[in-house]
Amino acid sequence: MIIHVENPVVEVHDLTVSYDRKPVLWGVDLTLPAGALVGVIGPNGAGKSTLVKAIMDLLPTSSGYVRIFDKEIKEVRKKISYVPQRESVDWDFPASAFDVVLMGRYGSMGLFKRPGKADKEAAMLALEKVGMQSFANRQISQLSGGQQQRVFLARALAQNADIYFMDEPFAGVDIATEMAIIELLRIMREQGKTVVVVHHDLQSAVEYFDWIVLLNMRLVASGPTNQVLTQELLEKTYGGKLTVLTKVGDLLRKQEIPSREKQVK
Ligand SMILES: Nc1ncnc2c1ncn2[C@@H]1O[C@H](COP(=O)(O)OP(=O)(O)OP(=O)(O)O)[C@@H](O)[C@H]1O
Repeated sequence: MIIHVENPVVEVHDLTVSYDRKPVLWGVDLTLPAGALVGVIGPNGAGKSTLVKAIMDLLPTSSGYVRIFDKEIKEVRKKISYVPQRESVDWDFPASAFDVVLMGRYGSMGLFKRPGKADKEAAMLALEKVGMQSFANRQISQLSGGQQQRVFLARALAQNADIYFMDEPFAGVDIATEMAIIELLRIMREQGKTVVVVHHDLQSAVEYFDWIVLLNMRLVASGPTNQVLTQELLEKTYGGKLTVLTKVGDLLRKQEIPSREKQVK
């Protein structure tokens, strides 16, 4: 079940990505609506991170193309923010939390410019939004995993993009941090931003996302959450690991998920 939207913010056409000539994503074709929280869901090795990196043009593709705001990514890079997996970053790099967040401003500063007062204020405000202002001068190597994740999020906020791609932002954070992050993502949605999140947990996906992309090397489904998270489509994606699927089915049946379709423009 693949639902396409009119005036999508992200369009992926027949995208195939290979590592060492071995395809890990096959012929993915999808469109994403503006102003939605989108979850990219699938089992380990399904190609979720690969999809996000390929959309960001961080990987060579074997075929297909991507358009964002109906443009090539290099034309709209400033409008896009990418938060990679926390583990993929060298946290020993000598920088303070504030420095890292300030780096989020570089795209809007222009070449050879030094950060000005407005950039520094934006960086501090972003740290405040994630509750990390008191850690501004702390070296990033001396932060906990959850605090590092918050700093990363602050850097993305400081960038003030229109579309955010986040690879597993909830990995290794406690429930309070997860709630704080999801609250921020909802505020971003209210501001009309689109946030695409690679996510593992099916049960919270029901609650968090308006739109779900189900992936397992091929695109299984893309559409509004309550149409995509069906027993049949989940089995197709996960190959029938029934305990988790039944729990999600129960949640859906109990209507614990508010329909957010109407919020999707
Ligand atoms: N740099 C690489 N070189 C070779 N193979 C890779 C590389 N990165 C990923 N792969 C392979 O591509 C496939 C998809 O990986 P990817 O990281 O996109 O999956 P994922 O759905 O994000 O997985 P997870 O949920 O485990 O993070 C996997 O089989 C993985 O082993």
